Amino acid sequence: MTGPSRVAVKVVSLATAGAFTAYLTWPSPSKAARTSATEPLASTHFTPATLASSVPSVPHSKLLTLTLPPHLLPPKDAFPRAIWSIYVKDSDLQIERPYTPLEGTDGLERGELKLWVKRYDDGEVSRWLCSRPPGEMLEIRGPVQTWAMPPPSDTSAEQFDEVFLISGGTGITPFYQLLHSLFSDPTRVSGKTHYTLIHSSPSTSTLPPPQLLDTLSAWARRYPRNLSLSLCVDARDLPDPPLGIKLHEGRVGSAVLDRALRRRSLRAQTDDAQSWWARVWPARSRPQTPRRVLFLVCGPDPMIRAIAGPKGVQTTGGVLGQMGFQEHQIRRL
Ligand SMILES: Cc1cc2nc3c(=O)[nH]c(=O)nc-3n(C[C@H](O)[C@H](O)[C@H](O)COP(=O)(O)OP(=O)(O)OC[C@H]3O[C@@H](n4cnc5c(N)ncnc54)[C@H](O)[C@@H]3O)c2cc1C
Repeated sequence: MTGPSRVAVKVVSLATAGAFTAYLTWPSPSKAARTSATEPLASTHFTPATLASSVPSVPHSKLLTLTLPPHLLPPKDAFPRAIWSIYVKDSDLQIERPYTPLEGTDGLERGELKLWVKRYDDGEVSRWLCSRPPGEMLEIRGPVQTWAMPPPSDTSAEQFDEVFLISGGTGITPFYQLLHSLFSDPTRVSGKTHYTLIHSSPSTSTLPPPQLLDTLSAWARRYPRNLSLSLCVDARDLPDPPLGIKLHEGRVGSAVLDRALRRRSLRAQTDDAQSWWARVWPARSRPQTPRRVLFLVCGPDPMIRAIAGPKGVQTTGGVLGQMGFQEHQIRRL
């Protein structure tokens, strides 16, 4: 490389690094929110919470428990019937990231927020958060709503017959929270909607911790009419965990989704992407099923793209697009 082009590369690299640092550290109004140790938890200000425990979980992740004293708990109905997260502030860099309390409002009512946090080696807040010792005070604010579930009594078109939750990695946390709100209390289990959780992890050793999978598996056994589970791993590096959940090898793609849809009778046996039938009558022109189906997809961007098309685009792509599902049936979290 010649002298001037080397200088140009250096200038561009420095400018990029500067812009990225500014993005991480620039005080936005939310990061600059005040801290109050007397007002209940809300999204408008930070509340001090105690890191009660920090337990190493599956590789590169921790299970954290934050606790709040009773006088900082929000009123019972203050939190939405929705998937929600809280922002945790990295007090060194003064930046915040959202994390999803696994037991949602139920946990909060006990003053407890349990988090499963993946540590990215080059990640600012996740690395900081996973390094905090138990007993330390952390600042949190929330709730921040990710997706709102229509109430069970809602008989409008918004109520769904089949909800497919498709997650990758820590993308399972919002779905665990949703399922916890539905299945942890038998009085809340409604006969109307069936949920299918399809989760994928890179390997058997990086599957979500047993604390999550065992609970999900117990709910699926107890409520087979309302909940099914399917786990996928790209590669098996450990013996399959004894969960009672079938483990498939391979990515979540057309084969896995097709199998899940057939199980719920949403695709006929002949309706196979590879069949001569699919070739002469493309999915988009086939009549839509009258059952109300919703797909929530949460995980790394490449996974979301492969399943439903990219975030922020109004046309359904990916496997679901090829199968003929439409934008109003899909939410990318
Ligand atoms: C609504 C919501 C809820 C969330 N809940 C949880 C949760 O319960 N548990 C949890 O562990 N995380 C959760 N996250 C992700 C979390 O907010 C952070 O994005 C993550 O911890 C990385 O932040 P960081 O500051 O460590 O990394 P950054 O410094 O922001 O990024 C560093 C590196 O990590 C990569 N990276 C960042 N985020 C991701 C990601 N999600 N997938 C793949 N690569 C990524 C970046 O590409 C980059 O290379 C949630 C995100 C959202 C939007």
